[in-house]
Amino acid sequence: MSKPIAVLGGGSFGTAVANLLASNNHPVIQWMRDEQQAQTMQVERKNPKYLQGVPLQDGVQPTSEIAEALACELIFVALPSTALRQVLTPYAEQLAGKGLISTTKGIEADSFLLMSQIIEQIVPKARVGVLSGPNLAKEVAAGALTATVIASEDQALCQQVQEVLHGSTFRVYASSDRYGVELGGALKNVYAIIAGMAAALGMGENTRSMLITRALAEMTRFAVRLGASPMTFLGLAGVGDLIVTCTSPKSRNYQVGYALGEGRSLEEAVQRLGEVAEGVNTLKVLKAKADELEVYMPLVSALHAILFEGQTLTKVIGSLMSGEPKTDVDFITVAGFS
Ligand SMILES: NC(=O)C1=CN([C@@H]2O[C@H](COP(=O)(O)OP(=O)(O)OC[C@H]3O[C@@H](n4cnc5c(N)ncnc54)[C@H](O)[C@@H]3O)[C@@H](O)[C@H]2O)C=CC1
Ligand SMILES: O=C(CO)COP(=O)(O)O
Repeated sequence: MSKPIAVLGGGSFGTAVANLLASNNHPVIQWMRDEQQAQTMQVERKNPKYLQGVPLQDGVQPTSEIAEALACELIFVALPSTALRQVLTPYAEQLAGKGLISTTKGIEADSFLLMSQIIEQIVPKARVGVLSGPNLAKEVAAGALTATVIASEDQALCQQVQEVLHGSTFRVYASSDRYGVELGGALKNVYAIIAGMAAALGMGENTRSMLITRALAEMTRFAVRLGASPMTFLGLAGVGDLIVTCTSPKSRNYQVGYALGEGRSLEEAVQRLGEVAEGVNTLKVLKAKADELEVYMPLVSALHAILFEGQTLTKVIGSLMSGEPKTDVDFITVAGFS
């Protein structure tokens, strides 16, 4: 019997990852803060609140006792970005030397730290990795053929994650650009909100294609400015995740955008969702960072103007379309990769 692997988080992605690991015959300890939820999952062998209709694999042991999970050597972290620091900080000492893989796609407000950077800060001796890619939890859990990226400077850790997760429906590619892979996963959520809005407004396929392509230019320009490799954005964790999130009504960020496009307020859109939509917080910190670094991000500025500066959609769309003429693929040459 192989050693147990832990998953922190009782939401849809935590459960999808726990099931994947268990279907590869690894015993899994899935921690969640809610004792009642852990009991329900243990008895009913499903997670009706976050992943309806998906049976829990036999090897998954839900628990609300975090000590059991933290005893594992390999730990996947699938918590909302607002909770990760608070959950891990009290256990810094016992996490030293462990493999900690973040699946969380967000950015911390104020510090602009990505989740694996927060883990590194809390547990400097941890082996840190990031799992990111076009991985809608519902589809992963339903066994749809899916690929993802494990990114870490620690090649042995990448290999270990490939071994434990790789299966007949799930393929894991490796990358050493942890920062780029993680940034891609966080940034695309913002554009998914815009894509959902455009869909609700009845805009067509030309619009969606323009949006995705210009979003890729914008996020790559920003990421390269911060030191990521532009090549990462041509991969699964860049354009791959951007496509799935900007085209699928299963994406929670897309759903928030759709509700906004239907005329709902941001508060109402988020409340109706009842799940994590990381893009809303990411938008705020991203806009501030882009302004500070003077990176041109017209789509981010446009969404920020609509959501937080009281500007009308009509006015914002008008100014986006009447911006000065630009060159098509400029972001790689601008960054010095010509
Ligand atoms: N759902 C998806 O398709 C994917 C999600 N992700 C990322 O995974 C992360 C987690 O997302 P989901 O599992 O989808 O969220 P979810 O909304 O399905 O579940 C969130 C879970 O976190 C728990 N939680 C909230 N605050 C907490 C706290 N302070 N302490 C402990 N637990 C807390 C909730 O009780 C719930 O169990 C997000 O950053 C998301 O971007 C990544 C890939 C795919
Ligand atoms: O990251 C995801 C797919 O790769 C999930 O996106 P949402 O959080 O918008 O559902």
